[in-house]
Amino acid sequence: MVETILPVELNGAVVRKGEKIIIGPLDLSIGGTGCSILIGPNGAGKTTLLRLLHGLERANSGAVKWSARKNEVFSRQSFVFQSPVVLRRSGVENIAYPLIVRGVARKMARAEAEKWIDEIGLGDVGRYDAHVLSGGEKQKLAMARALITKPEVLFLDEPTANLDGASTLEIERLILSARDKGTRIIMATHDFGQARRLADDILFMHRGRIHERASTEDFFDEPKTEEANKFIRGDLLL
Ligand SMILES: Nc1ncnc2c1ncn2[C@@H]1O[C@H](COP(=O)(O)OP(=O)(O)OP(=O)(O)O)[C@@H](O)[C@H]1O
Repeated sequence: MVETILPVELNGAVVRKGEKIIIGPLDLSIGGTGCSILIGPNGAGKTTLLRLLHGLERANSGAVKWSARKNEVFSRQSFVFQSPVVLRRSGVENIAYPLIVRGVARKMARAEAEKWIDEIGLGDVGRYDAHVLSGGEKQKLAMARALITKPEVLFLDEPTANLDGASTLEIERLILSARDKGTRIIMATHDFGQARRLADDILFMHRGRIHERASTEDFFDEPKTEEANKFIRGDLLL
């Protein structure tokens, strides 16, 4: 097993749907530690870039290169979607699932999942069918399921878009705690406040390209491109 699956690099990567270029060509390297946040207007290509890095999309041209073999890369990263995906089973079993898939004995996997039920504050509700949970509870469940394998990289696609302030803060606490334990976070959000709270660096996307990459402070205080300036000011970006 290699020590790290990072950095991940894009070399001239393009994703097309039919004739339309959705993202690219993109050159990008993500390594090290911390939290990188993708921001940009609707349709900029944030979700597609996250999916490409995670392996849910293929590059039509160019390349995505990780620093490890495919199987290792896949088993050492997790993805949390905007709308939580919940399996038709109890909360505990939902959280235990990735460990069971990786061959951990069911009893041990369940014991580990029970700890996560406490960590995310679900209590007894976590023993019920996960479909009865509220949106915020489902997203916390999805976070615990993503984190139970101690992933080296965690992709998050607008994980708090449908949540209220209290649930958002709880999800952000889980993200920061994972980051502090060494998980590399790569996340898309529309929420500037959240980007300021969580990001070490910002990747600003517009029309399928990365227009700017900068530290959070530099990006919000002194954006370099006219597009980023407009976006931060709240002007329409067409
Ligand atoms: N399978 C597909 N077929 C055709 N077009 C697609 C497909 N997937 C994505 N697109 C288009 O690619 C563009 C980028 O979509 P993507 O979801 O990556 O953007 P986004 O920045 O995440 O947007 P949002 O902020 O609205 O979630 C959009 O115009 C979308 O309609």
